[in-house]
Amino acid sequence: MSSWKHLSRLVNGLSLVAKEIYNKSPELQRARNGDLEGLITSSGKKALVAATDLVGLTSGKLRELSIRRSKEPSVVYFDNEDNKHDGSSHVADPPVAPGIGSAIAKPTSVESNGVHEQMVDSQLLRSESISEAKSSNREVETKVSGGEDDGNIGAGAAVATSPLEVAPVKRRRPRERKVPSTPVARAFGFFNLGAGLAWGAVKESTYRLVNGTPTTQDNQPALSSILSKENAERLALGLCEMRGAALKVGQMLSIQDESLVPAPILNALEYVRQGADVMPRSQLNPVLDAELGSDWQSKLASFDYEPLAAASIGQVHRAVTKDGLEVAMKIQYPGVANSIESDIENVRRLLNYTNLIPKGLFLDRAVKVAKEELARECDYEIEAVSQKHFRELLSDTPGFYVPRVVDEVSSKKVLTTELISGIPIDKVALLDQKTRDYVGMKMLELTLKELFVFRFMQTDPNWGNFLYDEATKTINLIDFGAARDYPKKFVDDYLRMVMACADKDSKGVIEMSRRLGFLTGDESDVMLDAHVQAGFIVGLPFAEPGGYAFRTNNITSSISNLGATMLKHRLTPPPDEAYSLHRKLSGAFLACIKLGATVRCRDLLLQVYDKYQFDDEPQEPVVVATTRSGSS
Ligand SMILES: Nc1ncnc2c1ncn2[C@@H]1O[C@H](COP(=O)(O)OP(=O)(O)OP(=O)(O)O)[C@@H](O)[C@H]1O
Repeated sequence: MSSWKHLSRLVNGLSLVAKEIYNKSPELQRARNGDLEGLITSSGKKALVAATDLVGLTSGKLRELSIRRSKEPSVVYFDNEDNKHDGSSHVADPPVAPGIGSAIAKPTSVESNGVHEQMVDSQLLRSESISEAKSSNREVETKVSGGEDDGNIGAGAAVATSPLEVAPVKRRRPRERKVPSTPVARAFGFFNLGAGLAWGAVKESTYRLVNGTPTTQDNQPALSSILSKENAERLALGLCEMRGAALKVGQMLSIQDESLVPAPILNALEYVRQGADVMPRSQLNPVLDAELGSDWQSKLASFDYEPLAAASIGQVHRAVTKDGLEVAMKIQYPGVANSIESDIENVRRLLNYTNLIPKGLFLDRAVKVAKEELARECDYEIEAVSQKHFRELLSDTPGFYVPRVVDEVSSKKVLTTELISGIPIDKVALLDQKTRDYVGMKMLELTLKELFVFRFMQTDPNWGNFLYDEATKTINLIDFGAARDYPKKFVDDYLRMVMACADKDSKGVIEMSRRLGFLTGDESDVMLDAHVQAGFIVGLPFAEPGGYAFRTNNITSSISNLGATMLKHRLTPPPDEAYSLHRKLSGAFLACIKLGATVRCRDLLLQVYDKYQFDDEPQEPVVVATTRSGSS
């Protein structure tokens, strides 16, 4: 692709973004109405800052990304009725919830804003288990190998601690960056990113003109110059800075298969799974004031300003309530809830521009579903209700724990829950086989129960949402933002379809797929065959009694091969329920593959099936194999 073409795309892109800025900006609207003075004073500064950012990008380098490591201790202790101290330099032990913190540092006393605070270095305060949860969240191993440390992405050659984990990894260190929170700032953010990508493409094209098109390791010509490695990293880091819906879409892309998203892009997108940039105190405090009232400190004994995790929509901080309970406070980034619509449209534009969207993805439908899901995820009051519901549903199921919600310190944009500990699923992969089998079995048991017993499912399969506590053999569950229920009729037919897949009953698979809306009935034989084969592959773990070894059977690559055919020949997008459901189901399978677990899947399915009450019979009875003898 020629440099000219990229330049013209750049111009087109800029005009689109300019239009977006114009439409979204109240200041520019005011200017249109004649209030030019207001425009200059309110937007001038922002424009200047963004313009200088642009200069940084157009110099052809990724911006110098600072890692501001504050020397300031991060835990603040609040003086209140229940936590009195004399204000002198005398130090007192900070309050600790039972069973969590053990390595406690002595706090030192400082005066700030009239509030007497005690501060302590959070590094010392942090307990082992929590720091494990934190680091695993931040330092998710990535497939990106080699590469130099550019001061932003720390190169960490992972030392294999298990025969299962040998890939060298590159870790991304968290950066402190203000969240672009106004429509103008977000539009400029995308503008910067688009301009950076365009410039990266121009550079790459020029390089190829001079040096020829490079080839990949397997001797294939490299991807188009817009999809260069540098650009892919630029895209990933840009999304980490934008946060919100933009990052969420990046995260969704990052768990796609190589048949959908090219491998170099997937590698770079791994960065987006390691967490977002961190918002500074200057942005955090106003959110807390606005959401919990300016006296929010009075509800807490201490608050740790160093985040446990920086997720896509909010950042999570450790705190201790007045009655000594250690909690995790998820605090939403400002502006992200109001920018879902425009963020997704802007990311869509960027992806179109980079040709990253495969044909046949029925993106409009996926985008519509993503917008609805994200709007719900931004409402932490809904998440609190879902979390409480899950806590109740799972109260009788051994091996799972859902932390309490602390209502007094929660709101629409702040969610406070009991702090839990444990290691995420990918780290469980380093434990012994018996443990991995057990955790794999529990993950599948949970998934089947959620869909076929509760009809209420937490649909975000992120490994960090399942924290395994080895001491109690319990999986602690977090993040219920994407929880949703499924209609009984849908679940009835879905269970019949799963049984048909497990029993290799092609007639049943096709019939149920039509009833569920996966097929229209007008599909070609090629499509029907690919669809049925894909169903059989997914049904494989449930096909035979006895243990199914996930690692030795390569489900994902078999599915990928069929995926391309299905994308080409399918006539209808999947039903809305399928987006979240299949994300969750594939997440459960991927977790078992990652764990290398052997699980008696058919037994688990039959336990559910045997007790299931169908509301109605399908019009044409589904032929299912008579051998249900999986429970041997
Ligand atoms: N109760 C808790 N106890 C311990 N750690 C927690 C707790 N809640 C959240 N965390 C930490 O914060 C991270 C992000 O929290 P959560 O997944 O709820 O946020 P999110 O915005 O929904 O994230 P995502 O971007 O994955 O959707 C978790 O992966 C975990 O490391």
